Amino acid sequence: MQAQTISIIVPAWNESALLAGTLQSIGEGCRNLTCQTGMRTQLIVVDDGSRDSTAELAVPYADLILRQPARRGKGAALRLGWRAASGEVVVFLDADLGSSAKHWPDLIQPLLEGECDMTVAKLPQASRKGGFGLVRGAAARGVRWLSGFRSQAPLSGQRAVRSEILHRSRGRYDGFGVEVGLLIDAVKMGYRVQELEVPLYHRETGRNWSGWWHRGKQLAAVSRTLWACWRKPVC
Ligand SMILES: O=c1ccn([C@@H]2O[C@H](COP(=O)(O)OP(=O)(O)O[C@H]3O[C@H](CO)[C@@H](O)[C@H](O)[C@H]3O)[C@@H](O)[C@H]2O)c(=O)[nH]1
Ligand SMILES: O=C(O)[C@H](O)COP(=O)(O)O
Repeated sequence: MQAQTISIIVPAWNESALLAGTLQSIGEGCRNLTCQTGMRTQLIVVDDGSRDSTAELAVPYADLILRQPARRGKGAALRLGWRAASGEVVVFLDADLGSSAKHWPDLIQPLLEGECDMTVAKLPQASRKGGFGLVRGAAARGVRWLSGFRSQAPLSGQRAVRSEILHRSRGRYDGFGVEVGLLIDAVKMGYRVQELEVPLYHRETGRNWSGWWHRGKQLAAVSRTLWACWRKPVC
């Protein structure tokens, strides 16, 4: 596909520890891409009601900073971001990727070469033990049941998407259900989705109380999204 501008959206909630490093590395990827292809990039940071210095830290790096007055969750943050985006391709990247974020252009190559309409990054094996695969497994089964697509990384938030998919899917999914909903909608609307290995690393959720609480919220959001996709399919 032909694309002149790539919009990158980074949702961030209390990410002062890792945000600057992530944005700096995204910028490195942007410069490489512009040098090689002449394409423009637009970096949008959505501060999801942070109580720390997240928004201030984004100032030197972002083309646009959007602020939610209070925390509304990842789905709402992405929605706010893509509605302001001008690119034909939108890339979603989490705020905690650190220096690995420079590899984000890997995600757009298959789109530019016309091989697919949406890519999802499969991250390398985690360095420490995380969960037991319950949320990921439930999400993968739900995606397969509702769309027929066999996903290995249904929760991965690192993606590149043709912007028309976002407009047609209408950003109707909230919280941590956004990835699963977008994947199901894209496949059901006939778009081609490719999962590919990209050397991106993120903060891993541990086996402790806050980790289990986090996974509980993920599971609840994924379940709500699967229910919504079943009750009101996109097409
Ligand atoms: O209320 C929130 C919570 C998180 N975030 C941001 O969303 C991103 C992902 O959040 P994180 O807590 O790092 O999620 P993970 O535990 O890493 O969750 C995995 O699974 C999620 C779906 O369940 C995906 O959104 C993530 O991309 C994927 O890495 C980060 O940039 C956060 O700052 C918000 O903007 N608002
Ligand atoms: O750590 C993770 O990958 C997510 O929090 C999901 O956890 P789980 O799929 O291992 O339950």
